[in-house]
Amino acid sequence: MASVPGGVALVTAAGRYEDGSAHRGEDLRGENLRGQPEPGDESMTIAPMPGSATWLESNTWERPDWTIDELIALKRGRSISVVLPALDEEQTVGSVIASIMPLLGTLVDEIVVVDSGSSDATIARAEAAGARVETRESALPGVAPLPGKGEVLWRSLATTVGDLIVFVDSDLVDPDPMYVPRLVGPLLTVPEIQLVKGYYRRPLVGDAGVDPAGGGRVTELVVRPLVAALRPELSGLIQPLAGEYAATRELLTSVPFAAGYGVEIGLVLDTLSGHGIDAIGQVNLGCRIHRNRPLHELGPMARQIVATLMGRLGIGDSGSPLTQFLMEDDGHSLRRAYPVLDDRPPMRAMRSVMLADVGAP
Ligand SMILES: O=c1ccn([C@@H]2O[C@H](COP(=O)(O)OP(=O)(O)O[C@H]3O[C@H](CO)[C@@H](O)[C@H](O)[C@H]3O)[C@@H](O)[C@H]2O)c(=O)[nH]1
Ligand SMILES: O=C(O)[C@H](O)COP(=O)(O)O
Repeated sequence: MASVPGGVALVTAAGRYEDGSAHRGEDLRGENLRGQPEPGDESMTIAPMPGSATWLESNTWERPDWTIDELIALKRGRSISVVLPALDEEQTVGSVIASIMPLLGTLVDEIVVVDSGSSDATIARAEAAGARVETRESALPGVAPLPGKGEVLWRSLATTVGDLIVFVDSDLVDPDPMYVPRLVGPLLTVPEIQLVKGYYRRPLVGDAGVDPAGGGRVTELVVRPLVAALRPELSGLIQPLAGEYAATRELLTSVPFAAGYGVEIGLVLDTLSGHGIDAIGQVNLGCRIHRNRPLHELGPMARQIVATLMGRLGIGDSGSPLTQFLMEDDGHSLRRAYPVLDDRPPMRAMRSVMLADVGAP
């Protein structure tokens, strides 16, 4: 058994924990994973899993303690862009920018909001908070925009200059100013690492109150079980869908970008297949609160993620929609959510794609 920094108690046999007792769901999100593990705590040990126990030990930063000054010194000529994708986030985008703005000109070289077609005051609030704002059109002129989050992250590569790029969702509530510094720490210190995912405790805020660790419903109920089944070497990745992550431009411009909400799982799987698990790191960001969507909005998100995941693993997806039965007072209405199976090409290849489109030799 190996001691791990995250204090993760993991299941090793179907329906059973390592000690032979039956599953009890709450144990999988035990306090010591989310809080500060006590040295010597029995639950700080896991049975080795194929290819991942060592990774979990070496590539997880449970207590990142770099100072901003240390990280600035570690940049050594590299520049850092922070990108916030935003669709109708007028309530929160300003405070997310404000949490990062003090780093501008030192650790961070640019903060760019890429708007995804907002119809509210997102753009005005983002500009007022001091960020540069790009629309999908201005970020990459001449290429007709598609809807969805993957599209704006992909376009952000065309309008930013950083050697390292940090993505941060713009629906965060009261984000910790250390998110960005912690995310770049592994990239600045370990040459092999190309992608760093944040992880955190995720409260779920609903009408019934706050469930302190009830968030991440798609992550816990769809993605991590599928990863366990199909790519077990990634089972130690705590938040594969995290919207807060950092990567090298080199990596991001070399891979295709999946549509919509498929973008995160696509990037994780492409990094694994192209560079191996040692190119991925994860860092503890503490706690993360965001706008929790209702279940009927998460179904289409999950459908897209399943399509992208299956595509990346070479498993044919029917392309069929998720049929949702939306309950109403006197019955239900029907809604179909289609996944998008096509990716955007690696940004590195775009120049030749655009030249071919205009018939250039
Ligand atoms: O068409 C869209 C949809 C969303 N967003 C922005 O993307 C971010 C995340 O979107 P959200 O709908 O809040 O996703 P979550 O419910 O938070 O979903 C989780 O899982 C998704 C799928 O992996 C990730 O994209 C998210 O970052 C992650 O937090 C927010 O800033 C949105 O404004 C866009 O820019 N365009
Ligand atoms: O990351 C996820 O699993 C989805 O965004 C849902 O998150 P939530 O349950 O915290 O709203």
